[in-house]
Amino acid sequence: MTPQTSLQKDKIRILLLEGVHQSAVDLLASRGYTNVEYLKTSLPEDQLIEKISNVHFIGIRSRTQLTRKVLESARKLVAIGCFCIGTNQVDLKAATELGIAVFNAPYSNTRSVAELIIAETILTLRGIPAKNTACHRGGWMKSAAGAFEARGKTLGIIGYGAIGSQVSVLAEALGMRVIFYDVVTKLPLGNAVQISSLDELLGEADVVSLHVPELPSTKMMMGPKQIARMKPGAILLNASRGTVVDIEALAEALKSGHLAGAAIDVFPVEPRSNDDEFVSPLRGIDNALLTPHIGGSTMEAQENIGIEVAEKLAYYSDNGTTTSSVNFPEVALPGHVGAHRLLHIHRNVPGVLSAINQVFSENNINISAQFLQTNETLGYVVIDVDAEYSDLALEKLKNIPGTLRCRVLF
Ligand SMILES: NC(=O)C1=CN([C@@H]2O[C@H](COP(=O)(O)OP(=O)(O)OC[C@H]3O[C@@H](n4cnc5c(N)ncnc54)[C@H](O)[C@@H]3O)[C@@H](O)[C@H]2O)C=CC1
Ligand SMILES: O=C(O)C(=O)COP(=O)(O)O
Repeated sequence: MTPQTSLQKDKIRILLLEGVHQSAVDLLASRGYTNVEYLKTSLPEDQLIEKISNVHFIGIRSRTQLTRKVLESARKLVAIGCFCIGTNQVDLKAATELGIAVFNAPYSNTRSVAELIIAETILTLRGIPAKNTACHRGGWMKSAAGAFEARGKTLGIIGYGAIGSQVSVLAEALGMRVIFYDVVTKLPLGNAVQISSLDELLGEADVVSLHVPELPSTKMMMGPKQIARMKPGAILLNASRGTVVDIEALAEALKSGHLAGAAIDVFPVEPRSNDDEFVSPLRGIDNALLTPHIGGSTMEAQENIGIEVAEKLAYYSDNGTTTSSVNFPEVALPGHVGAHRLLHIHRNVPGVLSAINQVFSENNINISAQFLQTNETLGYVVIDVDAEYSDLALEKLKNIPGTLRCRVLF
């Protein structure tokens, strides 16, 4: 258990990795948080463990792996900001068990990914990746063979969430027929049709686009069998996560000509920085359009993400609000002018709440406001008290069995 009192803002250390947008630094500064270390790359585990042990907030993108081992060394860490959509790079179970709140930007780069997918649909249907490569080598592949319009073709979307459904709308505007597969029943937008099995979708689609999160159930969901089920001459697009597609099987299917093309933005292993080499079995396959995980990398998306996630971190730090946290019970809190605010994060087991209330009754501490929210594993209680009582209350609260973290905001 890590008891914490609020620090002066310049003592609150923030580590921002992977070149998050300057808008994050500016937003934090505007809220008084200037003790920021900013790195352009992710860090290997040993360096991460060393740095994280000393910081109160960390900001990452998709590359930094916050494993249980790393998080267990993060003794002061209050919250993690994922400046992206995916949170698979964080061991969310460990973060939750350690009482560390995790935030992300669930929609700020949705449009950027969807636009890239539409561009890739058109480019791969026309065989542009191979033609472009040939021109660069002095070749001239002027031919209509294997080049098709998007209009009238069937797009099969796997994962009809924020991105998948946005792709669906844009693809229909191009005159494509849209079918989708999702584990959840979804309201189809436009004339899209939900298909009940992945196999059926794979057998019908001319272009298949993946928009699922990285989960145990999506790992290698496009393996050799699924790729073989795709129509001869079909195209595979993946801007979800590299673990979703068997990359060796994809390389084989492209080389054999079973698939006419692919556009791949995410890879099972990605370089840590722009200075490291990109290694992949897809290198050198001309009909594969390869991009360096830039689906969400537009100026608009990155600027908005910087503001959105930094705002969530600053708000949680200042006020305790957890709205839209991916692992914490969500509480939207009013200000606490004139009172000290105790934040108590505990395992959601019987007896903790009554023990908390006992602290206040036994010590005759008046509660001016109290907020409680729980999820399956965590309880989050926020209690406003007169300033003079907060030290005593913090001392007592942190000793309640089941307590994960407890801090006080002045
Ligand atoms: N290439 C890039 O730069 C970016 C990649 N992404 C990736 O895209 C993913 C999707 O993003 P959103 O659409 O915002 O997520 P979302 O959570 O809104 O949608 C995901 C959808 O996948 C469905 N799903 C989950 N498991 C499934 C399964 N086994 N089979 C079929 N459907 C399944 C869900 O029910 C949901 O509808 C993110 O998790 C992230 O990994 C996101 C942003 C940028
Ligand atoms: O938003 C996501 O999930 C992404 O994959 C984008 O990741 P990035 O911020 O570009 O490392």
